[in-house]
Amino acid sequence: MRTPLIAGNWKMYKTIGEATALVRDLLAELGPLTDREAIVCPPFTALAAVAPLLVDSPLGLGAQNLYHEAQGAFTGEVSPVMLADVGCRYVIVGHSERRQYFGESDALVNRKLRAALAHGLRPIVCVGESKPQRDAGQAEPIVTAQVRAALVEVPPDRMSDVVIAYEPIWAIGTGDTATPADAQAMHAAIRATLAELYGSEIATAVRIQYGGSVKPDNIDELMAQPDIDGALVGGASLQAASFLRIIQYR
Ligand SMILES: O=C(CO)COP(=O)(O)O
Repeated sequence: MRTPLIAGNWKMYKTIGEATALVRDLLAELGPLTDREAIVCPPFTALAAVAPLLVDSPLGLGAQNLYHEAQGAFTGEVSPVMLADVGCRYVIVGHSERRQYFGESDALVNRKLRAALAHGLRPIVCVGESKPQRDAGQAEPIVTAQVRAALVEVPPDRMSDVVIAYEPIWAIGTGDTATPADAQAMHAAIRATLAELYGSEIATAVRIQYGGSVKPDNIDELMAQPDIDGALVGGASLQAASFLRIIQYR
């Protein structure tokens, strides 16, 4: 069975002091997690401060981005070796904000995903369509093509470390969540694509998160869908109360 993964993507929010305060507030309320996993993805500058607080805690640590080389003259970039060194287990790859504002192509997303795997990190690879693409009836072919492109040359035996996050761009930060039925339909299409690529056994085991205006008041019905295996949460992960309620979905 798939263990659902709830991840907080803090984006470019939280100083070191704010990040450690939020983690302390989360840990103060969070009991042991048995049937689900939860992680926070602070900005790079807060990772080293947050990491020691999470040791032996129910919360895991992820980063929001990486560069695909282990080291080198790449001013301003952060490598998978450095992320593993600071204590990250997960890393978000190919978020739509990176594709949109920083020009990340499918090919670059694929290189980053493979670099994460090569250094023992679990990539959370984001896919999703824009509003015009959905309105044109192109959502499914676009999203499944992103999945295929992200997984080029990823061997079957590495797929247990890969998480896919379906984040429709029009739902991010807008309060406009996909309906549970629409999200489920896309998750099923993604899983069917995984089955074509890797067979049904592997496809059944891969976790597919939903992201885009996930809130305390919609998490329960999203998580009730058979192919939704967690959430990638932006705004609602920035306050302890709302993120705790999302982690504690029923
Ligand atoms: O982009 C997201 C998570 O990666 C979603 O952001 P919001 O939850 O703020 O819509």
